[in-house]
Formats: sequence, structure tokens, C-alpha cells
Amino acid sequence: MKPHIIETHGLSYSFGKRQVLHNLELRVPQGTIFGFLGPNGAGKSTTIRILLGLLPVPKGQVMVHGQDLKDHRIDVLRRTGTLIEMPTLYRHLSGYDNLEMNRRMVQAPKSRVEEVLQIVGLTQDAHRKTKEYSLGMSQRLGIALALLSDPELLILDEPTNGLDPSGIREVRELIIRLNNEHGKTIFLSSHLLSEIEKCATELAIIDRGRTLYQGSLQHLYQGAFTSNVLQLETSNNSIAYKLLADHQYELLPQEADALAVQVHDKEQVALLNRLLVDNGIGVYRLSMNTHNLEELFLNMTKGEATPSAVL
Ligand SMILES: Nc1ncnc2c1ncn2[C@@H]1O[C@H](COP(=O)(O)OP(=O)(O)OP(=O)(O)O)[C@@H](O)[C@H]1O
Repeated sequence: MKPHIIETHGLSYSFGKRQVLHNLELRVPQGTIFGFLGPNGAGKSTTIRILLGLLPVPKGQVMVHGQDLKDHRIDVLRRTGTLIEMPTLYRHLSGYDNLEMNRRMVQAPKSRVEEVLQIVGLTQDAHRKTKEYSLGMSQRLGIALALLSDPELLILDEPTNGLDPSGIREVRELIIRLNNEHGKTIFLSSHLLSEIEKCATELAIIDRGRTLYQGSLQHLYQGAFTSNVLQLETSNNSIAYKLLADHQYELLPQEADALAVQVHDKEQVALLNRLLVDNGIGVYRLSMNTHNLEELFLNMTKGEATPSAVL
């Protein structure tokens, strides 16, 4: 099993009397793109501010890079790059000069500026003033700034917010490249579920400060499969109904000219098909609606999650 680059234990947080995080148990495996999803007000930014040492940890423990944030804040931050929404840039300066100013602050070698420009694909535009940059280019420069100290972990809070489709694609492709080619672990908070779906392999879904799901995207889909209903049309639905009922399939109220059966995994679909065919029943249609992450997320945050989907 991969070590966890971020681990929280019983993390709770209150603003005054208002508790906004309730015993969060995050486990972010090293080397992943980890999606951190939640509707507005779920507690994503609060969690990120805690991970970056910007808010105290009043209750619980936060381990980053295997170190307790409370005792090793400076070292943890040195090894962590961040971009919170839009980067703060000097708009009258070039991308290169913005990087150079920050390079001195983090005491990275001079050659690092060219390296990060290349990584984010801004070498050609390095000497243009950043006020001429598109939003996507500005975001990539923001990521370049976060990369100056060559951190193992990048924490990106809504990095595609406000970008047009091509800007979103640029940033997404960069995130994937940073993970695949440069080995960075990326903790990516976003409300754009379709974005998370396109690049994350692991994720946590939170709502009202509580974890609804944590694990792999694949497992989430398998969890969703448990609530799936298979629809089928056969050459003789009444005989098929009886046969399936005799074999303990969970039949749901019949629809017009189709049967509806609750299934729990793909193998069950194959077995059911074979059972019908072996008994001389023609199978004309087998169909299932699989959810995308957007639907799952909406169901979960409406409180309709299947308990089996929550690890
Ligand atoms: N400084 C603050 N004082 C009081 N309450 C706050 C403060 N900051 C955030 N909150 C509250 O804490 C809860 C979590 O907010 P947070 O910003 O962490 O959520 P979020 O998931 O990042 O939402 P969004 O996607 O809208 O940014 C919300 O109910 C918010 O109103």
C-alpha cells in the first residue's frame, strides 16, 4: 500500500460556536491526483487552510509528509506547493520576473525558473507582461510559482475556477503531466465534478464537514453499481419473471414490456443472461443506467448515498 502524504485524524474545526468540520479522516495516498469534492460550504477551503497551517488545529491531528503539522509546520510547508484559486501576480512584470522574485524568496537555484517555465509550457511567453496573459496562462504561471521549491505535494484549490474551456483543458493537462511525468502528488479541490472525474484516481467527497466517501474512483463506481437496476426484454417476460424469481433475483415492479431486476455486480448480469438463454428464453435487450460522478455526487450530498459506498 502507498504511504499517505496527508493524513488527518479526528479533525474537527469550529468558527466560534459553529462546528464546520466533524472528525475528518482524510487519507491521501502518495503519487495520486486526489480529488477533494464538496458542495459550497462543505468545508473544503477550511480543510485546505488547516493543511497549510493557516488555521490552528484545535482538535485532531494533521500529518503531512509523515510529520505532525503542529510540530513541523515550516518543513511541511517547504515541501508543499499551493495555489489557492487565482495566483497573486505582479501584472506589470513578465512571467519570468514574477518567477525570479519568488525564486529568491524560496532560495531555489537560478536554473529553476527556466525549468518550471518549461514544465508549465510558458517558455515562449516568459518575457511577456503577465497582464497580457490569458486566465489559463496566469493559472499555469501560478502553478509554476508553486513548483519553484520542487515540492512533492501540490495543494490546488479550485484551480480551474473562472477559466474558459480551453483554459480548463490546459490546466487539467498540466495537472496530469505533473503527476505522470514529475511524480507530484496533487490534492485538487474542485466543485467541477467532471474535471475531477477526468483526472483524479482517488477522491474524498465531503458535505457539511463530514466525509461521505473516500477511496478510489473505481470503487465509487462499483459502489454505485449496487444500486443499479437492470432492464430486460425477453421473448416471454412472464416465464422469465417466474424463472428469475425462483432463482432469488430481486425483481422490481414490472414496467410496460420490460422486466426490472436489482443487480449488484456485472457477473450477476452475465449469469442472469445465461439462465434465461439456457431455459429457451430469447433475450432481446439488457440495459443498465450507470451513473456518472456528477449524479453520484448529487445523490450523496442530498443524503441518498448507499451506505456501502462510504468506506
Ligand atoms: N471566517 C469564517 N468565519 C465563520 N464561518 C466561516 C468562515 N469561513 C468559512 N466559514 C463557514 O464554514 C463553512 C465551510 O466553509 P468553507 O469555505 O470551508 O467551505 P467550502 O467547501 O470551501 O465552500 P466553497 O466551495 O463555497 O468555497 C461554511 O459554512 C462557511 O460559511
